[in-house]
Amino acid sequence: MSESFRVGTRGSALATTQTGWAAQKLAGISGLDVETVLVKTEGDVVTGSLATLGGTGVFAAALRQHLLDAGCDLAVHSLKDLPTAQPEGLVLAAIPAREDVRDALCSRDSLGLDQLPHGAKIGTGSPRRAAQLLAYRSDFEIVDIRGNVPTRLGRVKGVGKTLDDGSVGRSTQGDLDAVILAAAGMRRLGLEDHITEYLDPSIMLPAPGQGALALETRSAGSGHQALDAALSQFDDAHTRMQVEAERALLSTLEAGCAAPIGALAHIDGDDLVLEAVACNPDGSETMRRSARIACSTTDAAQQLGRSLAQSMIADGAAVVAGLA
Ligand SMILES: NCc1[nH]cc(CCC(=O)O)c1CC(=O)O
Repeated sequence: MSESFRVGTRGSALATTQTGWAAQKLAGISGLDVETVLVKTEGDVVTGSLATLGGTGVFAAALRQHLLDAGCDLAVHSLKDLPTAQPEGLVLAAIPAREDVRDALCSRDSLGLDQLPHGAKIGTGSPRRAAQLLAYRSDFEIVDIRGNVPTRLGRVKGVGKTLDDGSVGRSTQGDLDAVILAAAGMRRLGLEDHITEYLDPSIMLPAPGQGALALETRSAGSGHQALDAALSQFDDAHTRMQVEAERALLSTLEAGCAAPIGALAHIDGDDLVLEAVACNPDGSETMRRSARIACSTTDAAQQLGRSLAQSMIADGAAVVAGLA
């Protein structure tokens, strides 16, 4: 039998789909076989202290503990779910080219954001999405929802419903007019047909790191030379610059992943441009700023994120976002 590497994944449809995608790419580049290790979330697998893994990110924590314990060689995360502080002993060995960064509206009767009736009920558990929606249309009623992507879709009539075979059909009932989900997750799950409108970043800035995957190994490497080489080949320099800027902004604002902060960097010619928004949770106040630097190193990208955050803090961003 040929050499194989072990990739750890959580059990959700999104996690297994994106882990499978990344692992197959890496297998193709490295010539190694893949073994998938299912890591149950939170309490049922973690024996060590979650606190040692840093802050929020309880979902990532179980997978990370497994990686540290050498129960697998590689973990695949959604970057936006990772706390900004990198745990000791682990590195983000590759950040592949990013998927669609935008948030997506999934609404009944294919209604666009501007066509939704007065007082429409919109489901999201994200303060960032809620605040930006309310800043755009203060008449919306935001409904706090939880659960995985198919579950959320199923709350909208005529949109998503998980069928017995695990596929997603169209629900005949629903208590919400629309939900907001990341376009990236929808596309990875093959659910883009359920998207009614891609929300323009001028209305809704995504979460820092949205749409990007983070492929993590132990700092000493995965234990497979061919996999380590494949990971560095799979890393995308532009995506890394963008997400470094976004995450440096977030960490400087001392905001956890649940804070109403949006950030999106893009490359414009020779420049790296970072746009950011801090909102108060009810959307009544928003502070939106942007900055740019000549595109050079990831250090410069981080500096861009930090300096934009500092100027926002100087203008009262922490107060706006309820962080102070
Ligand atoms: N917090 C859950 C989560 N983490 C990553 C994604 C989507 C994929 C991505 O942004 O890379 C989602 C679902 C969502 O926000 O709709």
